[in-house]
Amino acid sequence: MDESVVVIGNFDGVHTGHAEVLAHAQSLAPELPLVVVTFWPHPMRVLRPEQAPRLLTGLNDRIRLLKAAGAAEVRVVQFTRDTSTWSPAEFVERILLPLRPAHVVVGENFRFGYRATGTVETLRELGQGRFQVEAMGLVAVEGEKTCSTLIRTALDSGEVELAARHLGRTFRVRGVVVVGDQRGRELGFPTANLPVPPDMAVPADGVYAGWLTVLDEPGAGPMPAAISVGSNPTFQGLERRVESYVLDRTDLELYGHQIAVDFVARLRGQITFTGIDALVEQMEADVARTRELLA
Ligand SMILES: Cc1cc2nc3c(=O)[nH]c(=O)nc-3n(C[C@H](O)[C@H](O)[C@H](O)COP(=O)(O)O)c2cc1C
Ligand SMILES: Nc1ncnc2c1ncn2[C@@H]1O[C@H](COP(=O)(O)OP(=O)(O)O)[C@@H](O)[C@H]1O
Repeated sequence: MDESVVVIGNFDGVHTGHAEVLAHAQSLAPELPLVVVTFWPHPMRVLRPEQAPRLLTGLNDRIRLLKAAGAAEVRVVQFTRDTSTWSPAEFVERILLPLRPAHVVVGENFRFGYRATGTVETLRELGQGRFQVEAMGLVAVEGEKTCSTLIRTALDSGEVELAARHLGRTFRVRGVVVVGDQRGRELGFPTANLPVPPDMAVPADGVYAGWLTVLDEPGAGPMPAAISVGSNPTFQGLERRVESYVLDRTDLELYGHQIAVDFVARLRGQITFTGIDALVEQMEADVARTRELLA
């Protein structure tokens, strides 16, 4: 392998801060390939599953977004209990040196090796005479430092607009459309239902304006949608779902299709209505707002 510039991290979400780290790394040696080293599963999922964060992106999206941000190659280190026992020196030996890095770039809060004992300083010492280490400060958007935790917290409170500003794109949920309670068509608003995956981040319960894209139909563009996240409290639903009504369409056949739902703006919280007429009236108002917001 030729020399390279290496960036290491979890990169969950591949947000604007991550993109800047990659851009800066590339600028250190534009002639060298940019290699990103990332870990899967998330180390917390392996070490403390009960505290593991809900992820902003799955592995495929992470790889795709890292490549879009300039990575020539993404090396996925399978994180296991065994990997977690490697000392910082072992980590450098086994993961970094084979990549022949001229520069290694990490975030200033980067920790690595057994019990996270390795710091930026450790990496510098281990790299002496072998590679240059650069630690980058966190990038801020509107005075707030971008990090995956901030974006998760924003989504937990439904602030999809804030999440999008830090992500550098709208937050996306993807999945395969399942059959629901078959009530949507009766109400006049058929909705494509996605189950909420237990390990992925999803915006707080509520109603949003956004876009639905059918991923397994090549060339299909995004369609404007009014999106409901929740368990249909009006009907005492139990299962939490992401339901999207594509505006002005009744002809869609989406069951079994792979779709993506992009969240643009939050409209309101879930309401437990006492009658169906009131729900339908509110849905009509949601659709009108969605139309305005996406125009
Ligand atoms: C724009 C929009 C807003 C919604 N708002 C609510 C709501 O406030 N309360 C509620 O109980 N359900 C709400 N829903 C969910 C409907 O109850 C649900 O789509 C309907 O029961 C059909 O469910 P089904 O797709 O499983 O057939 C909303 C759905 C949409 C598309
Ligand atoms: N405008 C639309 N937006 C979303 N899904 C639609 C639309 N028109 C038709 N469909 C289809 O209808 C299904 C939803 O109908 P619905 O009565 O809500 O049933 P379910 O309870 O199974 O979701 C979707 O999965 C999709 O295949």
